[in-house]
Order: sequence, then structure tokens, then C-alpha cells
Amino acid sequence: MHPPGADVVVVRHGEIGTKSEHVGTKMERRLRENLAAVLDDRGVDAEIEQRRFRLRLHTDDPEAATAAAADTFGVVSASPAVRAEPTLDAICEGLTDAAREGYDGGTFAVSARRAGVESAHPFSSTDIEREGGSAVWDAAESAGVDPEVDLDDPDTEFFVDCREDDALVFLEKRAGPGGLPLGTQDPVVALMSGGIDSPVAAWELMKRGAPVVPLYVDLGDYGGVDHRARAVSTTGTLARYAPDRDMRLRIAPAGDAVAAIADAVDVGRMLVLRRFMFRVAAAVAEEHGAVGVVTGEAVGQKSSQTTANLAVTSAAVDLPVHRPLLTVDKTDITARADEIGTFHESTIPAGCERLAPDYPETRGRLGAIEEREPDGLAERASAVVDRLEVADGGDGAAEDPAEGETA
Ligand SMILES: Nc1ncnc2c1ncn2[C@@H]1O[C@H](COP(=O)(O)OP(=O)(O)OP(=O)(O)O)[C@@H](O)[C@H]1O
Repeated sequence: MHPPGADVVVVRHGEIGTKSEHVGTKMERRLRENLAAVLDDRGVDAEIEQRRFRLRLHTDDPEAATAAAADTFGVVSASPAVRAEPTLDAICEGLTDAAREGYDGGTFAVSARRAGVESAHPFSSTDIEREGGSAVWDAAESAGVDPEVDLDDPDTEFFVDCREDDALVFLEKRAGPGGLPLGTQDPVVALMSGGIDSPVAAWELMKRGAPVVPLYVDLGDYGGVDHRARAVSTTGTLARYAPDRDMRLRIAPAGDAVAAIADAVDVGRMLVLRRFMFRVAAAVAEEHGAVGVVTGEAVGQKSSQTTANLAVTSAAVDLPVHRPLLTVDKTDITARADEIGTFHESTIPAGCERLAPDYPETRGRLGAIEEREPDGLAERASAVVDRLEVADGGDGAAEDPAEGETA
């Protein structure tokens, strides 16, 4: 919701402010570039102005610019605003206009902040709140609305941010993802299964600044086209948060290796399969300069995700395996998937479920699993990566990596 005449969006970031000046400046630059890429991808015309601890977007489309900012990692909140001279009269006029459009009953409050040197304004933030509150009250009454003030939990909050050179009036602080700008960490490989959890896990790493190389391990006869298509489409959704990155899904054709594992291993089969997937991910990481692997695993969610089994699977590779959902309940993961746009209620049996033996191992021991592993899995993992395919866009089409790989 924006006040009438809004032509600027204030974009706030959070953790960057805790960094040293040198690091903070670099991160702010990265944030600006990332935001420019999201705006460009969505066809939103906006000029970005760098301010101290803030960005401002000057635009004719404040709603679309606010939505773009709220989808950019590192952004804590964004507010479409109207500018006024930094005087009490001009601010009250801005609030009057905002009240006419944005207040049609219920309770309200005016919250003001003043920044800059003390002497810059001959009034305090309390003066703005008191005078501005009267202006809103009068505007409401003259529009036939019965105004009521609630300073603690108002239905409508009018914000004023008064600086030395101008004042901003706005009606909302739309939450962004928070975190750090994408690209401020080295990349990781994201194991994408086509399920609900893995896109959320990948998004969490992206939120902390790490670009991801998305990877789907095609299980051949044990997998399903539905999962592959789903992995492609959720990756496409994630890519909208990072339009200037190569986020195409890499597809590892692992059917032969998985069939060999299914033939050779019964007890501990799922652990051997997971360890194989991690080896494939590690080989992809090496090709792409990635420094870790991220999965959607959570303690106890599947038999392969007990605390004992996570230790056994992690030991397959030297790279760290990041599990940002480790302690998150399924309902919360699902809610987050819904928020970020990757949720899809799926009733298709997962390939892994078809592979699972009747009595899955829940307390694997590393030595015993290593003994059961068929020979040559590391070589098979490398061979699979040599035949990696790259899916383009969200349509599930795969092509030869040699013809399109840019990362
Ligand atoms: N075919 C696959 N290709 C790539 N990664 C996979 C595949 N299957 C599983 N994974 C990875 O292993 C994790 C655990 O998978 P699993 O199917 O056992 O559990 P899950 O908790 O239901 O996860 P999800 O909802 O992401 O499928 C996934 O989150 C994903 O990171």
C-alpha cells in the first residue's frame, strides 16, 4: 500500500551494517547490483540511489519496485513512499493526503523518526507525531471517517522518516528476506530432489549470500519424470531470486549406478545411495568451484536422516554438507515453501521410497556401510558427472552441457 504520489521506495538492509566499513561497502555494492538485476528481470524501471545504510529507488511503479526489493536477499524491508520538504507543514500535508487514501476507519498511529544533526530541524520526532496525528485526525473527520488513535497496535500506521534534505511519508514496511546479498559467499551445490524441502534449503543458503549450483540426481528406473520436471520447475522459481546467475538445473544421469546399488545392497541401501549422491555433488562442486553441498534433510524426517545416519552419509565426502532445515519441523518447512513460491503438494511416491528396503537402517555404522558399498562408486560418480545434462528454463528440457554451460 503506497501513499498517493509515491515515487520513491526506501530499501533497508540489516546485517551489512554490522560489518567493517570496507566489507560493508562491498556488500552494499553487491546488494545494489543484485537489486538492479531483479528489477531488470521484471521490467521495472527504477533508478537506484545509494544512501547511508539505505537504498532509494526512484520509480513510476512503486508497487512493482517494492515487490522486487522484498525478493532481494539482504533486504530487510522496503517502503513505497512520498517525499515532502523536511518541514512540519509539508509533512502534515503529506500525511493528510495519505490519510485521505489510506485510512478508512479503525485505529491509527503516526510513528516518526528524525535523522541528521540536531539543529537541522526546529522540531522533534514527537512534534511530528503529535502534529501529524492531528492532521490525520482532521483529514479522516472531514472524509466522514470516525478516527481512533491506538499507539500500541494500530490498524493503520503512518510512518514519517525525516532527514536533513527531505522527509518520507509511507504506510508500510514490507518485509524482505533479510540475510546477506547473494554472491557474498562462495557457491555450494544444492541437491534438488523435486520434493518440498530441498528448494527451501537451497533458498536458505542463497539468503545467507551463497549462490547455488542446482543438481538433480536422476535415479533412472527408480526415479520419475514427475520428480525431474518438479526439480526443474522449483529451480526455475529459485532462479527468479537470482536472475543474473546461471541457475539452470544440472541433471546427473545416475540410473545405472543406482540400479547397481539396488542389486548389490539390501541393509543400508539408502545410506549407500545417499553417499553416492554426495559423491556426485562433490564432483560437480569441483567443476564449479563450489565449496559445499546443501540438502533438505532434517533430523528424523526419514530413516536416512537419523542423527547416526547423517554422520555416516556426511562422511562420504570431504566437503561440508549444509543442512539448514536440520531442526525445522515439516509444517514450518511447508509454510516457508509456500512463502517463497516453491510449495507443491505432491502425492507422487518418491524414487527413494521405491528404493527403500522393508527394514531400513536407522543406526548405521560407518565401517559396516563402507564394507557393503559396491566397489567403484567414486568412479561411477565421476562418470555420471562427465555426462551431466543441463536443463534450460522451467520446461524440463535438457540439453548437452557443452552447448550451453556458462558457469
Ligand atoms: N534425486 C535426487 N536428486 C538430488 N537430490 C536429492 C535427490 N533425492 C534426494 N535428494 C536430496 O536429499 C535430501 C533428502 O531427500 P529425501 O527424499 O530423503 O527427503 P526429504 O526430506 O523428503 O527431502 P525433499 O522434500 O527435498 O525431497 C533432499 O532434500 C535433497 O537435498
